[in-house]
Amino acid sequence: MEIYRLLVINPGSTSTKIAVFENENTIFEETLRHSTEELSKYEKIYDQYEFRKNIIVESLKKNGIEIESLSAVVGRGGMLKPIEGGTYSVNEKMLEDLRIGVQGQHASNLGGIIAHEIAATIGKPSYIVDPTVVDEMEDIARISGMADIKRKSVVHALNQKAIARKHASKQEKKYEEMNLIVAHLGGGISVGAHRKGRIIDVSNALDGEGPFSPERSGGLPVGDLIRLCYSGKYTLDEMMKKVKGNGGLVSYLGTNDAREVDKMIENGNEEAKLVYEAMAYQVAKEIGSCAAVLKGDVDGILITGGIAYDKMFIDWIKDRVEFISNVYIYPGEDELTALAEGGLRVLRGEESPKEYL
Ligand SMILES: Nc1ncnc2c1ncn2[C@@H]1O[C@H](COP(=O)(O)OP(=O)(O)O)[C@@H](O)[C@H]1O
Ligand SMILES: CCCC(=O)OP(=O)(O)O
Repeated sequence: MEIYRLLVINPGSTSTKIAVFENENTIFEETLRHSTEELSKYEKIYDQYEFRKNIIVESLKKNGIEIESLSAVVGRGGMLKPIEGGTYSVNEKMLEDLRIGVQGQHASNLGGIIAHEIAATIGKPSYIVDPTVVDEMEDIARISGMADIKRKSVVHALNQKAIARKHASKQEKKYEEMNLIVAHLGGGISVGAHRKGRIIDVSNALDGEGPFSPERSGGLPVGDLIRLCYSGKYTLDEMMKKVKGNGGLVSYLGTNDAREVDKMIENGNEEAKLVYEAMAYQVAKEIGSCAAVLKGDVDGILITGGIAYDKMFIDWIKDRVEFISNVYIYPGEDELTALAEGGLRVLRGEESPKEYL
């Protein structure tokens, strides 16, 4: 059997996760965490390109992984135009749209760009898999309530689908046969209603919908937001940063690290407890919304992402949603494996890579 060696790269809002796979086996994995201060130096996501690429290359060197030994590089796909799920070859059009961030600014925009840059130095292919803009929303979910504005699907698609498939397989069922609610709790939070293998509605993780998150505001009272925008106190860029980057836990407590918040609570900080519990409360409310989308026919509620390691936080959510369906916890994420599997399917010829147009 041919052995393929893949480098997979997952830039998130609070971390850059990388791994090297030999076929399905991980031979190296590292999570490089980034503090709010470290990232606040950079005005735009693209400005982080050199920083994130260099730490990846250094980490590979330090761990004795030769770039020349790779068969392909796979990156997490970012804020491209809305597209169907799958593995895509990185092409010029994609690179252009990732640099601009045609649907928004997020660290995942760097996944395809860095994958391409590293792969090109050794003449090997680069891919992205199930980007954050996978769009399976139903038309009814696209209506916002203001004719000028359309709701969009911005979701941790890679991990939500990987976890939903893993769960279905544990239940000896197919993902396509189940109705699931998946809450991904990372630097950003998305809660998706999965009906028979499709994410038919989701709280936009990036653009001010749904629960607040470690670094995002989530949905806000609209009137007050508009008045703040026109108060003359803030520029457009500053307002955007208040919603994404400096929102959520960062706004109230000055950190994007939930473990730091846990320490504050342990040390008796009542404000930290109130804010952190409010984040769980908002996640629970969004799960309730998804239950309505699925008309109460819910086979399970799956909670995943970094904060799913935190039992206190999970217990707060469970307390409010267990009446809907059983709650299953999948801490961390399966994104690196999902990226490798997407790349392997193409390298083995089981699937043709899709072309981004
Ligand atoms: N063991 C843990 N307990 C509580 N929170 C955690 C734990 N591990 C990670 N987190 C939190 O999860 C968040 C990041 O989630 P993750 O899914 O890794 O992020 P990203 O969105 O950057 O990929 C951070 O706030 C981090 O502090
Ligand atoms: C769905 C947008 C991507 C996102 O929010 O990812 P992070 O939580 O890794 O920042």
